[in-house]
Amino acid sequence: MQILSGQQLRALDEMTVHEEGITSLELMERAVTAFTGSFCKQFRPSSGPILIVCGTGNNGGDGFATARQLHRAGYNTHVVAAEFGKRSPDNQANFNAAKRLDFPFTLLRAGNPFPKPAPGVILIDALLGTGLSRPLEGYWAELIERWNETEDITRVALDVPSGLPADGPATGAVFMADHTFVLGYPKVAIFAPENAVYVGEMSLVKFKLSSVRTVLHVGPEGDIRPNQMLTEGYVATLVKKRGNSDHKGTFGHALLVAGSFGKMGAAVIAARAVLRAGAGLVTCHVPRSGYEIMQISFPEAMCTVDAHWYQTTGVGDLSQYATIGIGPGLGTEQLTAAALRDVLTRYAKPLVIDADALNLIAQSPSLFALIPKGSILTPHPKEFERLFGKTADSFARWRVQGEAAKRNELVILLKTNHTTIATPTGKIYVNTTGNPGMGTAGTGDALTGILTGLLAQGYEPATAATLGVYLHGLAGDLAAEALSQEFLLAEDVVNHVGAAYQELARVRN
Ligand SMILES: NC(=O)C1=CN([C@@H]2O[C@H](COP(=O)(O)OP(=O)(O)OC[C@H]3O[C@@H](n4cnc5c(N)ncnc54)[C@H](O)[C@@H]3O)[C@@H](O)[C@H]2O)[C@H](O)CC1
Ligand SMILES: [K+]
Repeated sequence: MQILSGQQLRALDEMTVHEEGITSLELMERAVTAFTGSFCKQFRPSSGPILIVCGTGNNGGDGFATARQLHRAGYNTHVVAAEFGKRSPDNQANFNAAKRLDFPFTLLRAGNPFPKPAPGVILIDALLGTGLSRPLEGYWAELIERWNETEDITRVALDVPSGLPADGPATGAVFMADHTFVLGYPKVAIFAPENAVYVGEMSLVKFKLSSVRTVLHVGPEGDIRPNQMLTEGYVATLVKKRGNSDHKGTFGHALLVAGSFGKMGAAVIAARAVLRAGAGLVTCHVPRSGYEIMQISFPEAMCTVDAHWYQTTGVGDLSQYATIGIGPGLGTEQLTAAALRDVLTRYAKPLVIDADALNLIAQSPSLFALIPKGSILTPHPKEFERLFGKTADSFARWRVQGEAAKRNELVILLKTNHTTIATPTGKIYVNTTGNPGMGTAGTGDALTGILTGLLAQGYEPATAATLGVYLHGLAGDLAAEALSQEFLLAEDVVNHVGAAYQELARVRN
């Protein structure tokens, strides 16, 4: 699903009004009806009294309309109308309609005593939406901050948490929502890791709008930011069907170059993930000390053994492998750097580069130019910084990520709570699966294995990366559901890749 900028969202509203011949007030009612439909599934009238704080723009207009609809649906509703500017026409219309109804309605001006939500209140923030034009200041910033500190209430943001710009970094006070109901299309700021604390749990509220294609040209040329949100429906279409006559040769033979003395676990986890993702065969190149560990831990893998006892110093013939995964637990010794240089020089097909292989490239930047086109790089933020330098915030980092992917014709991941996947064609996908339970040793190695397993099966690199990242997060979600986030080990994630495939198959059929 497309991620739209604030400007594109405004254009889409106008296009919808124009194409359907409806008024903007009717569109607002449509958006709010979809929102309350979604809200009422999660919060019942018995969940607690509702306090809706409404601003003077269309986000506030949505708030007044929400109050009217929730009141009619039997919710105990109270409205606070913040008066900090001139009301938009649709705001005024819904303000008037709400005022006529029989529920508490308070006007709030700067300087008034701060309203204090009682314990148990569900506070709906409709103060500011995508029309934010400057940071929140003074009285209104303090109001938001007080509410952020209030305990025993549930904070719900309508469309975006107030104070959070749709397309850039936040600089002032921002409402800290437990739950954000995003209207229509996702906005990019929601996915910045530094904004997770404001957004809370996210629900996307869908309603009928014109085709997004009509507004994709809107906005500055060369705007580099995440532009696609991965959905289950889309990812499910990426999975290849298997034929009855397919065999292990069809599904590819992957080479995994991983592990060193004391870090053989990374190689074992990654090797398992290669086969669990569906590759036909995996060979692991390991140092001598890792040979028995590998064979005993994972008998399904074949091994080639390095001349060195503790680390990888040279990999033999590469011609038989459909792809290579290199990096987990590899170590950063100079002899290993030479082995990496040799692999990158001799191998021409896309491969997966992770962990210590990325650190080695950061240490010897001349290695970067040797990476075969179409390869998948999987840095986490620290590795990303070592490779591409420091950036001020997620927005700057996404730009660097997107530019590097395009310029070097690589698929570059940035592993965060919303992993982004930048492709050579300028698309930047945001992942929506995964959970904090996956912040445990070895889950990155599992991802490398999954991606290698998908490349081995002949998936195009961008497809392997989007499917692999989604599948890995989904497996983690299913594992956490079954076992709890606290309990989760990387091997649980790998063991749930099957259930994740089954869920994708269910969605597709
Ligand atoms: N298709 C949809 O998703 C629909 C979404 N809708 C809602 O409309 C808002 C956007 O409305 P807009 O009027 O453009 O902006 P806001 O309500 O966010 O407020 C703008 C208003 O506030 C002033 N302002 C801006 N920044 C500040 C500030 N820091 N301090 C004080 N005042 C500020 C600005 O000057 C304007 O007057 C979107 O989020 C959805 O909620 C529609 O309902 C239609 C369908
Ligand atoms: K809001």
